[in-house]
Amino acid sequence: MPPLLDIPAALELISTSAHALAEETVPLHEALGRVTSQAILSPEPAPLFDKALMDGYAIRAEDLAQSAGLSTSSLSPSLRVTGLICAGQTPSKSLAAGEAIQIMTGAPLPSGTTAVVKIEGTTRKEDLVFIHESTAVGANLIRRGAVMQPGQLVLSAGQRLAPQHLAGLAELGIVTIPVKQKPTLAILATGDELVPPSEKPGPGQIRNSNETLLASLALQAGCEVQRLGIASDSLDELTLKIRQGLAADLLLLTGGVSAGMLDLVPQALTAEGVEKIFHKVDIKPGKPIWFGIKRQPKTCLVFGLPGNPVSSLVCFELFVKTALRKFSGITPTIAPAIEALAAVDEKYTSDRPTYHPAFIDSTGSSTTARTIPWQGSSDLQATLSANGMIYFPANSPPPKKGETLLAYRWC
Ligand SMILES: Nc1nc2c(c(=O)[nH]1)N[C@H]1C(S)=C(S)[C@@H](COP(=O)(O)OP(=O)(O)OC[C@H]3O[C@@H](n4cnc5c(N)ncnc54)[C@H](O)[C@@H]3O)O[C@H]1N2
Ligand code: MOO
Repeated sequence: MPPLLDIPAALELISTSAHALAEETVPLHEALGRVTSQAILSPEPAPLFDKALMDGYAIRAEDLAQSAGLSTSSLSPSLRVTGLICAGQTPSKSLAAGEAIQIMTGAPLPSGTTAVVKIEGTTRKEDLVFIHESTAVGANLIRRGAVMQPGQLVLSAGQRLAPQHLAGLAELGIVTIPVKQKPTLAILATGDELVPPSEKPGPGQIRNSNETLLASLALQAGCEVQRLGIASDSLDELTLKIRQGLAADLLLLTGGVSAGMLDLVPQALTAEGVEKIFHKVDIKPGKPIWFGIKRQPKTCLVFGLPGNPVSSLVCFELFVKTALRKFSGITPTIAPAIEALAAVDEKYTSDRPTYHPAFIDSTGSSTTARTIPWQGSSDLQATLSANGMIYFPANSPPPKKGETLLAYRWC
C-alpha cells in the first residue's frame, strides 16, 4: 500500500484547487456575515467635529492652572458662563479667557476649548461656575479625526463582517459594501440506511444527522445551502442528485467513500466528470475522504466526506473550510491552530494524526484545552460537550497538564 497523503499536503491541494469567487456590492443592511472583497478606506474623519465626552462645561484648562488642585468651593476658581450647547447644535461663539460654556455630551466644542469639566465637579451660582475638580488639557473631549482620518484603512479585504464592523461602516457613511459572492454549497447524504430526522428508523436504519450537521456548519460559514436530501446506494439515484449538486460552487457528499461493497460515491463522481485530486488522507477521523474538481461547464469542488458524523465534522472544519476561505479570500487560506495548555494529563495516543473532540476554555488567564470522553467517529453525542478539537500527532507521547498543545475551535 502506498503511504497515505498527509494532512498538510491535502490542505495544500485543496487550497490550490479552489478559486477566488467574484465580487459584488451589497447594501450595508445585507452585509452581515459577508466577506469584504477589497480594502475599505474611510471617506471622512471620525469624529466629524471636536466634541464633548461628558455633560459639563467647556473651558480653557489654562484658566484653572494657578488654582489647580483646590477642592473647597470657596477657594475654587470660577469662570463666567456665556452660553449653552446641546448635542445637534453648533456653537455660536468661541470661548474667551475666563469663560465657560455649558455643554452636553456629544455637542460640538466652541473654539478655544481645551478641556471639558464634568458637571459633578462644578457648582453653578448664576452666571458663575466654580470648578472643584482639577481638569487637565484634553480632558473629557475628543478632537475631529482622532479615531479615523480620511483615507485611513477601515477594514482589510478578506474580513468577515460582524456587527461591530457594520456599525463602524455606518458611522463613516459607507453603505455599499464590496463583498465576495456567497459560496453556494450543496449537501447530499448517501446510504440505504438513512431516513430523515423526523422519521422513526426501521430495522437497521438510522437518522440522517449529517445533513443537519453540514448544513449548519455551512450556514455558519456564510454559504448559501442547498439540501439535496438522501440518495440510496444506487448509481442511478446518486448520479441524478450529483448532477444537481454540481451546479453549486461546492458539493458535499457524506457516506459511501470507504471500502464497502456499496461505497459507490467515487465511481459515480468520476463518471460525472469530476476529476479526483485525492482519496484518503492520513488522519483520524476522516481517513476515507475523497476530494475532486469538476471543471466544465462550471467549476465545482467536490468532497466525499466519510459517513461517520464526527469524521464529517472534522473534515468540514479542516478541509471544507480551507476551500471556503480560499473562495472568500480569507487569509491565511489554511486556518492556523491555536496554542493552548493541556488542562489535564492527556492519555490519548494513536498511530494516525488525530483530531480529538475537546473543550477549549479561554475564561482564565490562559487558554486551556482537554479532551472529552469519546468513543470514536460514530460518537456524535460526545461532541455536544465539546467546542473544538485537540491535534495529536501520530505516535507521540500525549501532553501532560500545563504543556502546550495545538487546538482548533469549532465555530
Ligand atoms: N474495510 C474498511 N472499512 C472501513 C474503512 C476502511 O478504510 N476500510 N474506513 C472506516 C472509516 S475510518 C470510516 S469514517 C467509515 C466511512 O465510511 P463511508 O464514508 O463509506 O461511510 P458509510 O460506510 O456509508 O457510513 C459510515 C457510518 O456512518 C453512518 N452514516 C452514513 N451517512 C450518515 C448520515 N448522513 N448521518 C448519520 N450517519 C451516517 C453509517 O450509517 C455508518 O454507520 O468507514 C469505515 N470502514
Ligand atoms: O477515520 Mo473514520 O473517519 O474514524 O471513522
